[in-house]
Amino acid sequence: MPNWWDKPAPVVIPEGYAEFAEQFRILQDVMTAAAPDADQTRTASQLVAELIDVLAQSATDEWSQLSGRLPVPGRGQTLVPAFHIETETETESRGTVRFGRQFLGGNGAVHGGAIPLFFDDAFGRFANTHDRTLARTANLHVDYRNVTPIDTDLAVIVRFDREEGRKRYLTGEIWNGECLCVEASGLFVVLKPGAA
Ligand SMILES: CCCCCCCC/C=C\CCCCCCCC(=O)SCCNC(=O)CCNC(=O)[C@H](O)C(C)(C)COP(=O)(O)OP(=O)(O)OC[C@H]1O[C@@H](n2cnc3c(N)ncnc32)[C@H](O)[C@@H]1OP(=O)(O)O
Repeated sequence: MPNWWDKPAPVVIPEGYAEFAEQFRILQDVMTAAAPDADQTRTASQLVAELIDVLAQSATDEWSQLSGRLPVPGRGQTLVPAFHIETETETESRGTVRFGRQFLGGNGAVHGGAIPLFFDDAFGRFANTHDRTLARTANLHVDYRNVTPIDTDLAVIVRFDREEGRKRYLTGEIWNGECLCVEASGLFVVLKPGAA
């Protein structure tokens, strides 16, 4: 079976794909924020059915899909809020995230489940790049220090703290200006030889 860490399939990201992935995020935000009437619901439903038909024409397996690939901003993984990285060293990554309306928990606050999702992806990416061997999330801890607002550009810091044998420890924060919203930490364990 191929794997994408030591034998990445040679995918070509077509022109416009990153923009399409971004539009798809916007679609999910707009859908969440809408209160369509029956006519609008019917029209939207027909258009989505057409979209499904077009995309289904290029259905492929995990190893050839474009979603999830590192070269696409936000990895084209539209389930996960996109981490826009601005600076990165081997041990620290800084950038921004903006949780759109689709990630609303209630009363303007980001859903509590979206935040560990974001950190699992941001930590997972960092734990598995910079020539590091494959590691999976063993645990993830999240402290919700203050409400994380939707539709706001938030600062993110992710750190590769240390490595002890097969264990990799990562930490991270989300800031809204001077306000610390979230602190997170995760343990990633390097897979044993032969483990998938
Ligand atoms: C997915 C990989 C992606 C690859 C990407 C390639 C490049 C692309 C780049 C970027 C994109 C990536 C973005 C997405 C990434 C998302 C990542 C995920 O969400 S992964 C899915 C969720 N996680 C699981 O499904 C794990 C399920 N669990 C397991 O498979 C095992 O439990 C595993 C591998 C975590 C550990 O099992 P053992 O048998 O290998 O390890 P043992 O020998 O038991 O433990 C080793 C050490 O770790 C500690 N340990 C293990 N689990 C622990 C835990 N839960 N808490 C504390 N310590 C733990 C143990 O106490 C031991 O420590 P002592 O060496 O004795 O000091």
